[in-house]
Amino acid sequence: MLAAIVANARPRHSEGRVATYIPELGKARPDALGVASVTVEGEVYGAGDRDYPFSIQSISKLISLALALTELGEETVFSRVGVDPTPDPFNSIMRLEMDRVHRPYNPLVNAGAIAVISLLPYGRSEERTAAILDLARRLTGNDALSVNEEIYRSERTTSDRNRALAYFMRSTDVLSGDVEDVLDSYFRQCSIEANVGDLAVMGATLAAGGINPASGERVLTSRVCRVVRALMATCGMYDGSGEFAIRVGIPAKSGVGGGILAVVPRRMGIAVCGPALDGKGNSICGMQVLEELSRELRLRVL
Ligand SMILES: NC(=O)CC[C@H](N)C(=O)O
Repeated sequence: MLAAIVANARPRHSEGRVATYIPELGKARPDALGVASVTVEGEVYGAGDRDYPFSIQSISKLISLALALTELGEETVFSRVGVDPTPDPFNSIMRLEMDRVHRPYNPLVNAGAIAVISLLPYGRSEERTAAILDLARRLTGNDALSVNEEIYRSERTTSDRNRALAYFMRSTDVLSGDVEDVLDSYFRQCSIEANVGDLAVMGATLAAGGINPASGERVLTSRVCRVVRALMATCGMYDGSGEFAIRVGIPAKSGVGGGILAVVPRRMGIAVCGPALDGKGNSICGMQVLEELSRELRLRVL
């Protein structure tokens, strides 16, 4: 069934475009499409380009958010970033200035994610990145997970937008400290490379309330998982979150590398990757696969 869903969705890649504003992402194969799911009992399924490596991009925002919630608690994190959806694109600058206290709307837009990273209680970027990578490895059960250096360098040299957001936030005291150092951690986490199998384990861990079904380790508290899943459901697909909730009905987080991580609470994690994106930065084929899978397996929870 999974293979048929992938075959059915793959031709739709022609409706979208691979991201090129980070030049290295332009090298992705537009017609690549893979899906994997891991149940909370640890059963693994998959089809299509399961081994296709891609940078997790904004899916990494879930990892640094979970780390911040674990280390600092909800009160501290959400005094700095909001928890509400926004109708603006993920890298929008406008509302940051318009908001009375210049607080990012939520931790899953770029401004919010950068603000969350600046809160992490570690020294420099190297230490912060090591903590993020360590959590990423425990969530996916893949000890070899690492940063793709070409993508990292490509983003670092072309990220005027994110720099503008970060410097603006420092001017309004939303972000403190060394802006370039905070951005360095952000670029590195976005450049973590994975395949759909890795991310499906992470999804299963979030679905299981924090216990990784592959390793058996308790990685997060169930409360942190609940907060992360709620934000995925309301803000995870950016300004496409409402439409995705209607079409698919599962908490999910997308990235401009083409990945989408979906979490069916108490049942499974599902990861898809298809680098052709719609205008909102969400994978066209990935959304199609999740829609069909949700319908076939009655996965809808929203
Ligand atoms: N939506 C995304 O995946 C955006 C992440 C990307 N690294 C950026 O900052 O623009």
